[in-house]
Amino acid sequence: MLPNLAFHVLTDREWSRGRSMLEVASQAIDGGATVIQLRDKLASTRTLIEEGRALRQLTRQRGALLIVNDRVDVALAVDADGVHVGQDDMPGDLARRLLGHDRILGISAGSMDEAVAAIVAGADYLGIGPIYATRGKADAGEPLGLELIADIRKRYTTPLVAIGGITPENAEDVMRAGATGIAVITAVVNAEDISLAARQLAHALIV
Ligand SMILES: Cc1ncc(COP(=O)(O)OP(=O)(O)O)c(N)n1
Ligand SMILES: Cc1ncsc1CCOP(=O)(O)O
Ligand SMILES: [Mg+2]
Repeated sequence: MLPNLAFHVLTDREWSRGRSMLEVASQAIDGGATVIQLRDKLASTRTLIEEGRALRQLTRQRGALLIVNDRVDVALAVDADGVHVGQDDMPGDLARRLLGHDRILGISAGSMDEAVAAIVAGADYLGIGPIYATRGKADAGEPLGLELIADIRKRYTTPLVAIGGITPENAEDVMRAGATGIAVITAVVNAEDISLAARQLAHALIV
């Protein structure tokens, strides 16, 4: 089995080929996903909470972690394991204060300065990306490549989760550069066979 933070799958209605969020998450866990991140930019707060409750039940039954994207309030409301915030979301130190120390705080970083600030704010892991060109986030910016991961890894032990354009073909390179794990949308959510796609990624993580 992969370590806890090794393999994040982010939900995305738009890329799911009409399949339900629960079905996508369940098959992703079948294939080896260790974290499901509830990411639904279009949902109302009420819908997010319904999705979060359903995913909470699934992830508990199946031994996966549940992280909520962007929304500390929703993470607390559905008793998620944690929250992921980016540079335009609630500042990391405030998120940490609201979450307490028993839940996981992930913070995005796209530079060494952002990484240091996130670590100081109390991040349990950093989301580093986009590593490669991505279809999953329209405003993700230019690909960073692997250098930032390697540079942060030389200085800090904080777990690093690589995101953006990760596939079974490049996942091994990402891990060798010093990542602790990966996060994906399209490579799993958009796959015809979700559990097979997840299994192929999970396999590439064992380096
Ligand atoms: C694991 C992980 N890393 C990075 C992100 C991106 O967060 P953010 O920059 O806030 O962008 P959105 O996902 O909110 O569009 C993430 N979600 N997860
Ligand atoms: C949410 C996010 N943050 C940086 S890239 C990205 C999207 C990742 O999607 P994909 O795995 O399909 O490239
Ligand atoms: Mg965000």
